[in-house]
Amino acid sequence: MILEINNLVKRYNGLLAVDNVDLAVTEGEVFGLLGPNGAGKTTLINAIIGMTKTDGGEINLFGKNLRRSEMEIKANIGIVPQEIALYGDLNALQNVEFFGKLYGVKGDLLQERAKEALDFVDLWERRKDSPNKFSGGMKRRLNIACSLVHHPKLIIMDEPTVGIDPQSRNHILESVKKLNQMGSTVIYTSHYMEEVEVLCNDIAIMDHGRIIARGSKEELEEMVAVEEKVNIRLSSVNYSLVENVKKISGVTNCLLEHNQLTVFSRAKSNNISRIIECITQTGAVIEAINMEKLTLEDVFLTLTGRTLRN
Ligand SMILES: Nc1ncnc2c1ncn2[C@@H]1O[C@H](COP(=O)(O)OP(=O)(O)OP(=O)(O)O)[C@@H](O)[C@H]1O
Repeated sequence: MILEINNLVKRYNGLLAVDNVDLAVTEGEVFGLLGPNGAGKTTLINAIIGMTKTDGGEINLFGKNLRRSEMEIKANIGIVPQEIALYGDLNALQNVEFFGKLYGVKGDLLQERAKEALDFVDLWERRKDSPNKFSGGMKRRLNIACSLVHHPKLIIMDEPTVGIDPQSRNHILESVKKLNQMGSTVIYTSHYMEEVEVLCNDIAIMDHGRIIARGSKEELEEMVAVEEKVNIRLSSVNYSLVENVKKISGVTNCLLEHNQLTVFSRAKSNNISRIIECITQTGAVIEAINMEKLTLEDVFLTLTGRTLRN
């Protein structure tokens, strides 16, 4: 495990921002921490990087206790904070070099790493410009370059795509994939479920300071998937059809309204070919089939009773 958290608690006055969180992240993963505004994601991240004093529990990174080995641990983490942290009076290259020096990278190695990091985020050509001249997305990319210059084992990104243009957003998502392919473990927080869906093999859903669900996208969907729904538009309708479809294994209900047939089945019934066969046997022609797939939004809605963006 690259990260292990036990019974972590963080209070702000009376508010439990992190409520007895247990969490373990495996090396080599892109781990997604998904939750709405105020769920406690940033507080948890700040605790992991030693930026906030906690009220209970234990954090181990790279097999070492954060309190006892803080400096050594921090040297192996790259952090892309939610608030952009750059110096406007330094140019892009100098910013990356500044962060490199903070982590003890020096001399020729620093120059080599700074170029590599700026190339990685496609900003080498703009190295002499001040970040004050950059768009929000470019600033964010420069922040990512600053977090990579010391080749950290673990990269933590706290909502890195909030408020930026779609092109920079895609660039950042691609960068996360590339970093992972190159061997880095990434912890990625977001309240955009589409991002977590495409990036992460391992996802935790956080709400009101607690981890309320954990697993792969498929596992999370399975937690709430009791039914699948298929909508089938037909050219003509034979009323015996509904009764025949209801007899198919896995089918829990079948409704016909005008020429629209809606079939509900237990999850993973794999009976779609049987349903199609049954329809075509009655002589009806299928004009369109629409299988409604569950999304992480459905999972979140089922578990918390509200949508992610509320
Ligand atoms: N410095 C602070 N003082 C008091 N309360 C705080 C402080 N920082 C966060 N909180 C509260 O703790 C809770 C968790 O906030 P946190 O910023 O960790 O959530 P989040 O999931 O990161 O939200 P967002 O997606 O908006 O960044 C919220 O209720 C927030 O108001």
